[in-house]
Amino acid sequence: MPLDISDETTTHDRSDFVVVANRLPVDLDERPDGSTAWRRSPGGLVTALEPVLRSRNGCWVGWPGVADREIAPFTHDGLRIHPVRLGETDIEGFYEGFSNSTLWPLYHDVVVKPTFDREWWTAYRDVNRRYAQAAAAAAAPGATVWVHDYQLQLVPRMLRELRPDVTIGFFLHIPFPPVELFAQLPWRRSVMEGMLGADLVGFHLPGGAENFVVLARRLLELETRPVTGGGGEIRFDGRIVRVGAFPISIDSADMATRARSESVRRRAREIREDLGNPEQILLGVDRLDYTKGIDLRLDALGELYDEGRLDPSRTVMVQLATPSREQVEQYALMRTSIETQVGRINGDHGQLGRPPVHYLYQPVARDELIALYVAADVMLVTPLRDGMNLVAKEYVACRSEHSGALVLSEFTGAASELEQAYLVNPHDLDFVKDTIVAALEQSPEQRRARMAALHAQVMANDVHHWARTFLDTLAVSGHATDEPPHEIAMDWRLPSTGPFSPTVSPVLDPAGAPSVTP
Ligand SMILES: Nc1ncnc2c1ncn2[C@@H]1O[C@H](COP(=O)(O)OP(=O)(O)O)[C@@H](O)[C@H]1O
Ligand SMILES: O=P(O)(O)OC[C@H]1O[C@H](O[C@H]2O[C@H](CO)[C@@H](O)[C@H](O)[C@H]2O)[C@H](O)[C@@H](O)[C@@H]1O
Repeated sequence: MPLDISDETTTHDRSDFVVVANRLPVDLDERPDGSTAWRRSPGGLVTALEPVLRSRNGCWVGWPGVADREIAPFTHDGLRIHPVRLGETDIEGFYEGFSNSTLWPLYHDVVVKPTFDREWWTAYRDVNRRYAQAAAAAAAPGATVWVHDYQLQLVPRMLRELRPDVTIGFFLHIPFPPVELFAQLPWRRSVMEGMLGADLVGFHLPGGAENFVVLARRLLELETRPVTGGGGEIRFDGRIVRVGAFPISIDSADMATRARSESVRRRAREIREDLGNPEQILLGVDRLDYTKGIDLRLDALGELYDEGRLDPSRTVMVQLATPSREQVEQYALMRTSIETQVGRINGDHGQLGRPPVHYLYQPVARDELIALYVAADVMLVTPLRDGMNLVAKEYVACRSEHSGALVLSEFTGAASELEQAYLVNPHDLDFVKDTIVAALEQSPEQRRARMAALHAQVMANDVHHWARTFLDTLAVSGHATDEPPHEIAMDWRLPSTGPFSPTVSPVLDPAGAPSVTP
């Protein structure tokens, strides 16, 4: 039943632009002494959306990261925040259970086996309803509400029932799987219908958008049609739902400016000294997640040291891992196994005070992270599957002087755009090893040519461009089926391929002209 929004006493608190995501941009940190503080939430969704919300003066509906806290709407660092309360059992069933032990592995190519649990599904539905109600309460009449990610796929339809007056966008930040995988989900129809409550459904890559349209046609037997410029349209419930690809990005200019600052440059030099002035520094930065391929890159590094192809006194690695989803068993197992790998490499190849792998299991401050990007000679991004991977783009944005090299998995969304990276299949260990060596040994001309192309790509396609493109498309989406569907040419250079690199890797010659090497 539609919500009555005529209450004059509350309408002044409502926003014309509402972001709804599982997490708020800040988590409540409850310290052992009983004091509390807000700190930045983990993950790329927050990295991307925080500057967008700031520039559009909207409000953010989400969970403060702790159980059972009833927190009234407030403003933090200029952002308007509407917290949603989750209890311990909600967190178990909705967040750790259905979101991160069912959907996350299913959508990431079943890298680990998804669990299908009927109680988790009930929790997912109930919590989605709570988010829909919170969004309905936060939105001004006729507002634009932008719902995010796999945790909230039922919200668009639930919100439309409560607030038929608002325009609803939905964006999925992780890969949307092919029919054969999605069809395993016992609640597949409800999930599809939930997302179809939006006026525009967005994915990082055209492949995800295509999978969604194919499912709408084959599973729900809906009428669909392709649209000029990519994506498609689906007739559902007396409306036309638009579907498209919008590769997310970062606040590139902000990142580049911070990377050029004297304080960050100084800190980068200190980091190199702290590491014992090695000739070359390899860097990995990830949430500790089994999709990120941290174990694979450590395998590659360990073998390169074992075989004497890399010298541990001259080439060291820094691996930052942000704690993530620690209550989920697979994450705890992964942590133990990565820490065992790091211990073995350091045990075999370290000297007193000189471990070849420097591993931190903690979030670091933004400027410290940027100093690490500036210090690193080669960035290793090797996920088995990743929706986008903003770390790759952050590293590239920090290389204004066109130094450094990016080794990047073909199975990231970022690989579709960052074609001049050293693209690798992370399952092919020998190729990963050869590519790390090639990236370390590249000529200065090669390095400059590749990084110049990558840097230009990331600077030209920033997160504000992403948000503008999505929201402009949303503004002309959503119309009744008796109207002729709009033909919209999207203002975005859509990658022509999926996340896979060609069988040969494109390389720029020293003069900058593209060539192809086997
Ligand atoms: N140890 C860390 N300390 C601080 N920030 C981190 C750390 N590890 C990752 N990040 C940040 O988290 C974000 C990760 O985003 P992304 O690569 O898209 O992957 P995901 O969202 O799956 O974690 C980036 O903005 C990155 O800078
Ligand atoms: O909220 P958490 O459970 O701690 O997880 C953190 C976030 O991880 C995922 O990030 C994804 O979004 C990025 C930006 O689009 C993308 O680059 C990356 O490939 C994705 O994995 C998750 O999708 C978010 O909802 C989480 O907040």
